[in-house]
Amino acid sequence: TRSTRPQRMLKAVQKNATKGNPESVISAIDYFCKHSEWAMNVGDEKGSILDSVVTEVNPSTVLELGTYCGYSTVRIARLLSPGTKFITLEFNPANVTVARQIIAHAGLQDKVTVVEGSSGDLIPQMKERFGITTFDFIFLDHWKDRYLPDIKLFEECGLLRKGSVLLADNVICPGAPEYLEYVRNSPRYESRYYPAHLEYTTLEDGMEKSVFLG
Ligand SMILES: O=c1[nH]cnc2c(O)cc(-c3ccc(F)cc3)cc12
Ligand SMILES: [Mg+2]
Repeated sequence: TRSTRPQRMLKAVQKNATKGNPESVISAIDYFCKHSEWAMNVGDEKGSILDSVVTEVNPSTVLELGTYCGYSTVRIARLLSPGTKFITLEFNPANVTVARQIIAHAGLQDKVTVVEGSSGDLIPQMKERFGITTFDFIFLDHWKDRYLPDIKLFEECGLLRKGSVLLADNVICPGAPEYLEYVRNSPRYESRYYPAHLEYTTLEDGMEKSVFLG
């Protein structure tokens, strides 16, 4: 039967990237998406914004919503200090299988835990299952309609502390208008928009960085 796009992406990584070299895995995926098949990785332009925010925050605890094939997982994990607790959630089991192999090809399998399930089910389990108190950095890159309910879930579950940073992909394309309205109008967040483009295209997109004020 026909392979899937994530499976073809994995093959491209295994063929073109050097094992244990995260930069080569990132480059191989970007090359595949630019020259073979578009895929919804955060990409190199928005990926650089992600890199700069992760570096600035230098988090001890990280949560990613939406692993997909592990591209942003590799981008984040390669920047983390030893001992950082990094969890990534993915709803689609086939994506989990591909992501784990791409993360392993980068040699970063010991830096991150890939958990299969829905964010709505798993976020309330973070404290008990993973010994998390609060998250220093959260990357929202799953499904636009879950951004708002999930940020409210973080608040309700006491998973944010003064200074926690949330970075959301795709706030323009596909768009998360209700999330933007919430974080930009809530007195509990300081929000800033980073203009960019939809990965591997010239279409407008951007990322919203929101700091929880407690
Ligand atoms: O569903 C998405 N989850 C996470 N990130 C995404 C992402 O970066 C882009 C898109 C996307 C954007 C335009 C389009 F025509 C088709 C899909 C979807 C997701
Ligand atoms: Mg995205």
